Amino acid sequence: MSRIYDRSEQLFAEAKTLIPGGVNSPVRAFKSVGRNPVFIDRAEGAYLYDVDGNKYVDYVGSWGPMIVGHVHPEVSEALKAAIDRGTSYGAPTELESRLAKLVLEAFPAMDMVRMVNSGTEATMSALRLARGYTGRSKIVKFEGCYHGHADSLLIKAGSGALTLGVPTSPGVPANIANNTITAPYNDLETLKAIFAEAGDDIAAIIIEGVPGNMGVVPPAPGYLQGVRELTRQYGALMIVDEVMSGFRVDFGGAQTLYGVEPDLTCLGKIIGGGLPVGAYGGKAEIMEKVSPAGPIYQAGTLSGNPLAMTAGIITLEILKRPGTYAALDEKAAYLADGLAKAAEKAGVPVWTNRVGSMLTGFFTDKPVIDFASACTSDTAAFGTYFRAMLDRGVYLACSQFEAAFLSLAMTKEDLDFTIAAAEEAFQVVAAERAKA
Ligand SMILES: Cc1ncc(COP(=O)(O)O)c(C=O)c1O
Ligand SMILES: NCC(=O)CCC(=O)O
Repeated sequence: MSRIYDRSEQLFAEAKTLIPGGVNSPVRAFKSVGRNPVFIDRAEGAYLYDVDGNKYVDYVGSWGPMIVGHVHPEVSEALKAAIDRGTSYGAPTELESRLAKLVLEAFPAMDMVRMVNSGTEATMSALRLARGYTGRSKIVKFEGCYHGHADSLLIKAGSGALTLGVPTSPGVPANIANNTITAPYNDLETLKAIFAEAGDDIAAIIIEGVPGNMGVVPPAPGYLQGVRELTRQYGALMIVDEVMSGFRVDFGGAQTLYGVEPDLTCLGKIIGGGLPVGAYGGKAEIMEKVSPAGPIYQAGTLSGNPLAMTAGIITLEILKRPGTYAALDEKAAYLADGLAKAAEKAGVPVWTNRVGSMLTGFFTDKPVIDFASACTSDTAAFGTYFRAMLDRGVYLACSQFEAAFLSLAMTKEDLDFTIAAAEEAFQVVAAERAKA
C-alpha cells in the first residue's frame, strides 16, 4: 500500500523518550499487532485523520465513548458555550443533576448516582462501597473481564493487561490479590461452588454487562439472572460494570437488554461524550452510605466537571431520540454480515460475536463463550488483518481481545468501504497462512 506514516513514526520515536512506551494508555501502542501507532491529528464524524494526512473509518471511537460520532455539531456547540462559563468550579452545578436525571431515567435499578472522572474510579469506588456496606472483604471477578486498573481488579484482567501478557500486574500486593476471587465467565456451576465455600466473605460480584475486554462475549441466556440469584442468596452485592455497555447495547445498558436488576452499576465512556467521566450508582439504601450522606469516603477535585457534564448531557439527549439504537443495530448487523462473508470467501474461519453496535471477529473456528475459548484465536492472523485494514483506511482496535464500536455517523458507504477492505485483508491472511 502506498500510505505514508513518516510523521507518526517521528512523533512516536520522540514520545517514547518522554512517556513510558510513548503512550498514556498501553492499548494505544499497537504493540501486539507488530507495528507502531499512528498519531491522530483530528477527527470528524465517522473518521480519524492522522498526522500524515491519512484518513480512517474509526471503529475505536476513543474505545467506546464516541457513539454519536466525532465533533457532533450539537455537542461541539454546547461545549464551546460551556467553556466561556468557566471550565471548573469545584462547587455544585445544575448540570450535574441534569446528567444524573438522564442516567437514573435510563437505569431504573439506580436511585442515586455519583459522578467520578473515569471508569476506573467508578469500579474502584463501587467496590469500596460494596465492602463498606456489607462489612465483607472478598470480591469475585471474571477471567478476561477488565474493570480499569485499580489494584484489586488487575487480577486475570482483560483488555491491554491481557493483550500485553500481564493479566495480573506486578505491583499488586498479595494481601490485596488474596481478596479477589476469579471465576470463569458464563459458568454458573463454578460460581456456585465458589459461593458454597466462601459466600459469607464475599462482598460483591463485579461483572461486565456485556464483556468487551476479552473481545465481545455475550452472556449466555439466563446467566446474569443466575448470578443475580446467587448474590441474593448469599447477601453479596451484584455490581454490573456498564462502563462499556451502558448507553451502548441499549440506552439502559445490558441490564435493560437482559432484564437483570443489579445493586450497583458502573458507568463511564459514553456518559462523558468524549470527556473524562465515570459514574456509579444504585439503590438509595446503599448509595446513602457514600460520603457526605454516609461514612464511606469518595471524592474528586474535577468530579462533575461542567464541560464533561455538558458533553454527557447532549450525547445522552441525542441517543434518547427514537430509533437511534435500531439504527446502530442495523448498521452493525450489516457490517457483521459483510465481514463474515468476506472471511468465508477467503477461507479464513472467523467466529463473530455481536451485541448491538459492539462486535468482535475472533480468528478461530470455535465458538467463543468465555476467556479460554477467546484464547483459541490466532492472534498473529489478527495482527496481519489489523495491519492490512489500517493500510486500507480502517482503524480497528489493535488487539484481538477488544470490541469494534460503530457510531451513528457511519454511513452505508463507510460500511461498504470497510467490507471491501476486509475482503482484501482476509485474502492477505489466507495468503500468509498458505505460505506457513
Ligand atoms: C468494562 C470497563 N470497565 C472499566 C473500564 C475502565 O475505564 P477507564 O479506562 O475510563 O478508567 C473500562 C475501560 O477502560 C471498561 O471497558
Ligand atoms: N478495552 C479497552 C478499554 O476499554 C480502555 C482503553 C484503554 O485502556 O486505554
